[in-house]
Amino acid sequence: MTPGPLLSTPPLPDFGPGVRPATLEQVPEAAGLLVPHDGEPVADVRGRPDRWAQLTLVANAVRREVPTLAWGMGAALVGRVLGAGIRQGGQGAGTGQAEAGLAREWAEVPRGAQVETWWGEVPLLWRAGSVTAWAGVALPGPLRDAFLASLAGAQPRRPGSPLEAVGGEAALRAMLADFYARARADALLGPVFAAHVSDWNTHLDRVTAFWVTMLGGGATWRGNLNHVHAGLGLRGAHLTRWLELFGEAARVHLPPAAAALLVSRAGAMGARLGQRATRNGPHAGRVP
Ligand code: HEM
Repeated sequence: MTPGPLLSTPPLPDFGPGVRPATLEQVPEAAGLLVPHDGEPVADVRGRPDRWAQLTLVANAVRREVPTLAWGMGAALVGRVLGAGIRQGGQGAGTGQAEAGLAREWAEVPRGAQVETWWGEVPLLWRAGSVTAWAGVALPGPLRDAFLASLAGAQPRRPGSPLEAVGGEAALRAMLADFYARARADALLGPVFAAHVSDWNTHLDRVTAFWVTMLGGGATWRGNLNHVHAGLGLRGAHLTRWLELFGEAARVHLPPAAAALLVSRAGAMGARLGQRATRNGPHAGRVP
């Protein structure tokens, strides 16, 4: 998969031909986001829908951990997104602010940020998660170069986790809801579920968390699949039917490659559940 574009809010800096105007739709695919100094207000954005749109866009990028480089008023904007107080220039550090080329407004240290350089009371260079912020209006060349180099180095983060490949948690949940609707209506599987699941919302939460975890989206599910299925009286036929219906739902809801990925993962897990069944001697064919 090719790395996504390097996006920028206006004015687009002269970083080469690869930089594109940022839109909210492109944020999930972006390799990085630039938020340059634009001289526009940050603390008071009343009557400025354009500014609100930028705050939304930046918040989206930060939430998705898109590497972000911001400077000048852009740094203040990102600071605001991270919940920091915004201070007006001229306070405290006096003439030194002009000397450092500070923007008219600057952000206090956002929670969890590390300040690398102070200018008097002003956090001049700080980092928070995927954000690098420089409170001066002119971005130092080495900072720009380091950021661009880190993007090149970070490209292995694409194609991303298998979870991204299947379209994220929302896509997964919709597909699973359909799968369990099919399973409940099925003559062989339906009675097993009816006997053991009463709260379907909770079940859907748990199986969604399970698949999010299996697909590399974080350890949100903890449990033991064998223990969960022990005592349900499952036979090989249950497993076969389960996998059939799972494949049907996956193919309806997901692009072919994503469906194939999910079905192969389920098949591998089903085989492990099945192995336990065959080890069971007289109960062969039953999942314990
Ligand atoms: C690859 C095959 C399978 C996978 C990956 C799978 C996955 C899961 C997961 C993740 C849960 C929820 C675990 C939790 O609550 O934390 C679950 C529960 C359950 N599964 Fe499966 N399952 C498989 C096969 C089957 C089959 C063949 C049946 C037969 C009908 C079945 C019936 C159930 C039932 C009834 C529960 C609810 C148990 C309870 O809450 O008491 N599963 N399964």
